[in-house]
Amino acid sequence: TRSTRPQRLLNAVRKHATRGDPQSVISAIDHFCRHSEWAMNIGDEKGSILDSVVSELNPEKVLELGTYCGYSTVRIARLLPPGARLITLEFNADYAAIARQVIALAGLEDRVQLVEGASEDWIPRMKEHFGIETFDFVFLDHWKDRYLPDTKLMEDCGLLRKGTVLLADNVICPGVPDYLQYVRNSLSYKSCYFKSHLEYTKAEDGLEKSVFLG
Ligand SMILES: Nc1ncnc2c1ncn2CCOCCNC(=O)c1cc(-c2ccc(F)cc2)cc(O)c1O
Ligand SMILES: [Mg+2]
Repeated sequence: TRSTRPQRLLNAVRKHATRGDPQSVISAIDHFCRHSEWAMNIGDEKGSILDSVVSELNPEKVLELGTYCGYSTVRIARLLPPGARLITLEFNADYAAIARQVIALAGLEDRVQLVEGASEDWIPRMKEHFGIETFDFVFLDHWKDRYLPDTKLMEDCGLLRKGTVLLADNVICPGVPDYLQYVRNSLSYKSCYFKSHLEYTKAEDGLEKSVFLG
C-alpha cells in the first residue's frame, strides 16, 4: 500500500536528523514540508513565536491539543527543563504512531506523554489520571471547532489558574472565529494576536495568546 504523508515525513527525519538533537528534527521536518510536501505543522515562522512564548513562560505543566507528527511537541519540549511535563493529545492513531517516533528521535520522550483520544474525553480526566492540578501552558492546534468548547471544558474542570497561558494556532487560517470572539471579549482573559503566515506559505495566519485571569 502507498505510504502516507506522515510516514514520508518520518522517513525524511530518519534520513536527515541526528538522534537526540531536537533542532535537527525540527529542521528536517521544515525542509521536507518546504521542498517536498506541505504538512500542517505549525512551521518555522509561527514556531519561532511559539518558542518565544514558551521560553518567556518557562512552564512546568504543559498540555498540547493535537499532536499530528509531533513537530510542535518537539519545539515545546526541547525548551522545557527535564522535570517539566508535556501531555499531548492526538485523536488519530496513525498520526500518534508517527509522533511517538519523531519525539523519540529528538530524545525528548522523558518529558512528553502522548495520549491517544479525543480532547473532550481526556480533559475531564486530567486530574485523576495524570495527577495534574492545573496547567501553566496550553497549546491549541486540534479541530478548530473544538477550541472554544474545550477551553470552556478546561475552565469547568478547574485546569486553568490565574496566569495560565493559552496559545492557539490557525486563528485566521483555517480560522476559529467563535474562539477568538470569546477570548477577546471575556473578562476572564487578556488576549493578543501575533500576526504571521500559514506554515510554509504566504497566506496570512496567526497565533492568539490568551492569559486566564481566574
Ligand atoms: N485530541 C484531539 N481531539 C480532537 N481532535 C483532534 C485531536 N487530535 C487531533 N485532532 C484532529 C484534528 O487534528 C488536526 C487539526 N489541525 C488542522 O486541521 C490544521 C489545518 C491546517 C490547514 C489545512 C488546510 C489548509 F488549506 C489550510 C490550513 C493548518 C493547521 O495548522 C492545522 O493545525
Ligand atoms: Mg495548526
